This record gives sequence, C-alpha cells and structure tokens, in this order.
Amino acid sequence: MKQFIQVEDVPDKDVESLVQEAIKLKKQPFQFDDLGKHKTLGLIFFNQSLRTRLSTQRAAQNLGMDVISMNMNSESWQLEFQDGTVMDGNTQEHVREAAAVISQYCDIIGIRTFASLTDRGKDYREDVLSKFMQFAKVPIVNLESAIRHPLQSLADLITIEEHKKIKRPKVVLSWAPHPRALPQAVANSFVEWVKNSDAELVVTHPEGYELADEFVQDVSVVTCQQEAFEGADFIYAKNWSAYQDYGKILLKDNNWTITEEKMNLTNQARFMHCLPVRRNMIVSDAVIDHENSLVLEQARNRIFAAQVVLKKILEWKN
Ligand SMILES: NCCC[C@H](NC(=O)CCC(=O)O)C(=O)O
Ligand SMILES: NC(=O)OP(=O)(O)O
Repeated sequence: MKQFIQVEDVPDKDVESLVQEAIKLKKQPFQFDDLGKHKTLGLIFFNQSLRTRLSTQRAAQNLGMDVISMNMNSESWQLEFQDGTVMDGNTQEHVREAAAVISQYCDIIGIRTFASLTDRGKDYREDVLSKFMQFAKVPIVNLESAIRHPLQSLADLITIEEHKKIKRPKVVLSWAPHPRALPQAVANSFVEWVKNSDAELVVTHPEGYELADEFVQDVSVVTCQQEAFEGADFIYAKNWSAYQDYGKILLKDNNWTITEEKMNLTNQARFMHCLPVRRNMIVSDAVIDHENSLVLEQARNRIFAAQVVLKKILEWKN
C-alpha cells in the first residue's frame, strides 16, 4: 500500500482481506516486530486526539518502529498553504518546506487535519491534506482529514466482523445531537467503508443533515429514526453538522439521542461510537454502559487497524 487516504488505497479495494489480516495481527501483535526496525513514523496533529495518537503510536511500536509526534498549532510554526503569497502576516513557514523537511526525518507521515466547516469547497477538496501529499516525499496516512477518517472506519469494520451474528448484518448510522458543529468525516468514511463490506447499510438523520452525494448515493436513507432502528444489528451513532447549509447546527433535538427505548426496537443491536462521546447528548448512560456497547472494543481495534496499514506500507516500501 503506497498511502492510506481513503478506501481506494486498499489493495484491490479488498476491505475484507484487510480486516482479516488485522484480526490475525490482533492475535499475534508482535509477529512482525522487526519490519519497522530503524524506521520512524511521524505523527502530525493540527487538532486534538486521544485514540488516534496513542493507538497509532502503539501500532508502530508493535512493528518495531520509532515514533515522533508534533502538535502543529501549539508547538510548531504557523503554516502557509497558498502559493505566491507575500508572507508578511501570521504564517511563518510554507507547507512546501515543512512537508519536505518532515519527510527527511520520517519514513511514513500521519496527518490529522479537521474540516474548517466554513469553506466547503476547501474542505471537500482536502486542501491541507493534499498539499502535504504533494510536497511530502514519503507515504501519508490519514489520521482524520477534512472529509474522511479511514483508520476509524477500518477499526469499525474489524469490530463489526468480530461481533456480527449473521453474515450480512443490518448496520444503521444514526445522527445524534451535539452542542458543537462537528465534521462529516467519520460519517462519510463509515458509509464509504461499510458500502465495501457485506452489510445492509441504512443512514438515518433529521432533514437538512443529508451527507454529500459522493458518499450516500445508492445508500438507503430514512428520516424516521425509529423506522431505521427496526431489526438493526449494529447502531453506529455520530453527530455531524449540515453539509448543504455548510457547517451549521440545525437542530439540538434530544429526541435523536440514542436511548434504551430506541435500542429495544432493534435486534438486540450492539451500540457503536468512535469516541470521544458526549454522554446523555449522543447516547444515554444506560446504552453506552450496557453490555451491548462496543465503544471500548472499537477503540482497542484502532491499534490493529493502524498496525495492518503501517505493515502494508512498510512492505510496499521494502
Ligand atoms: N476522531 C473522532 C471524532 C473527532 C471529532 N469530534 C469532536 O471534535 C468532538 C469534540 C467535542 O465533543 O466537542 C469529529 O467529530 O470529527
Ligand atoms: N476516534 C478518534 O479518532 O479519537 P481521537 O479523536 O481521540 O483520536
């Protein structure tokens, strides 16, 4: 694998094989602990993180890699992304130099850069990530970009594979309320990856929260949450801000919170969320603390999602 930006980067788009390989790594995490010897992973964060930072570091260590990381906003220089700018303002270093320099210290670079939620064109063109890809000299791993979070989606598919009781489970992605405007990245990616697996996917959200066509065309979308939940095997909750009325919060309606009452409509569904989660906004305490909740398993599987991706990139480089 020469990079990991989206599902297209999976060799032959064979998501099923990648999931199976991750499950094997989970059983023997140190089997390839020589593969990354004398190789360094650089983790570059423009936004906060708990899971992505620690699980990707752990994954790299399991493969024998060294890891260096940096929080760009608080620790490094303010980067300029426009070409031809007279840099007499607040930006101090151009991405052309920054990406090339980081490439001299690292064999693989992971980048987290969230959506601006103010400029849809810029976000959906992946302006920041694509500039890094353009000027870096080593493979790039997406640690959540403006419109995708593929390591999360891979961990989610591993978790579904481990817990499904039937070959083709019904998987429901449900919008849920949140006090802040959040990106569409987790939802977009989840849809993109589940579409490439053996599952019946249903997306449910209030009117106005339609996701971009490029992700949800051919996907079953219903605006009645109760109807969507009927017979579901997995409920995946996530908030996102509006795509049409870009970045806006249209509704903070607690009627969309995932409660026990709603989970009772399902086929004893397992509850999923990528974390961090706002309790009693997105999901009630009773649901997230119930034995059917998979949130900690998902977080654990972030290690093996990252590990299989790093392994594939290291194998490609060797
Ligand atoms: N990486 C997982 C989710 C990250 C981000 N959530 C957040 O920013 C939540 C922050 C808050 O709860 O205020 C998102 O939705 O894309
Ligand atoms: N799920 C996830 O990506 O978590 P962090 O934002 O804490 O990395």
